[in-house]
Amino acid sequence: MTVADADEAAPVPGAGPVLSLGAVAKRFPDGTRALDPVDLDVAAGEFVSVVGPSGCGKTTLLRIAAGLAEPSAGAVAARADRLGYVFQDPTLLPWRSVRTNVELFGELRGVPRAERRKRADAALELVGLTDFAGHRPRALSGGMRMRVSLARSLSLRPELFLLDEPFGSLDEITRERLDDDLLRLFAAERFAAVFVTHSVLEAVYLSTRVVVMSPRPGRVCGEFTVPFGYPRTEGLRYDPGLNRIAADVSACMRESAR
Ligand SMILES: Nc1ncnc2c1ncn2[C@@H]1O[C@H](COP(=O)(O)OP(=O)(O)OP(=O)(O)O)[C@@H](O)[C@H]1O
Repeated sequence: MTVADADEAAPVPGAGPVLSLGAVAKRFPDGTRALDPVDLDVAAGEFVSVVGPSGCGKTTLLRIAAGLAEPSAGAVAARADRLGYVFQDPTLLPWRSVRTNVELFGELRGVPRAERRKRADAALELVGLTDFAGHRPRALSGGMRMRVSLARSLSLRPELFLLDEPFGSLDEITRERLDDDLLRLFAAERFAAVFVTHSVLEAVYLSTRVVVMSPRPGRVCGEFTVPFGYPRTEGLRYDPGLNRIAADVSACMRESAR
């Protein structure tokens, strides 16, 4: 089952990028220069990861892409009516059930109740939490809460999915499991994705392209195409070709930090 209905307007391949950042820069009112001009285009069906040292402006870039923050200079164009944003923390409402947490965004957008529930149940099925729909968040593990957060954004049927280091606080096994879940969701829904992470291997494993940012003020200092198709499965983590790309990405990050 997918969350998206066939009759919904999907991004048309070849009709230009879903997200286009042109010379986007950010200086905060206190004078902090977070971003030097950054150009980034993301096409339909692309999964782009952004890696870079702490404080280089990755979250700032994502917030600008989502329209949650204004750039000081440059232009942002998002050709996506439906945008999903997953934060570093799951940010669930503790008094609501898993299902009604997933329904929240639809509720805020005025989606009728029956439709909301249908979408929430489809999203919960996709993330493997159907049996927990009636539970409160406190009864779930950290990884399960993050899955609820993913489902909440998926229920909006995002054409553009922005994820800010969603699995950073989880243990390695849980993170790997959620990476595989995310790959499955990407294969099923084919949204355009921008994924911020500190893990180079995670970035390469998930993405069609990895963008490396310099230390603050962040700018793009390297881009790497990952020439592996989807679906991707666990074994690819140990593929020498994939690990060579990861080594090149790490070298680029080290070089830019000198
Ligand atoms: N509202 C703000 N006012 C002033 N400075 C800010 C503000 N928000 C962020 N910054 C600064 O901008 C820089 C970039 O922050 P940002 O959170 O985008 O970095 P990041 O790459 O996502 O970091 P991390 O990887 O640690 O999450 C940092 O130096 C941060 O302190």
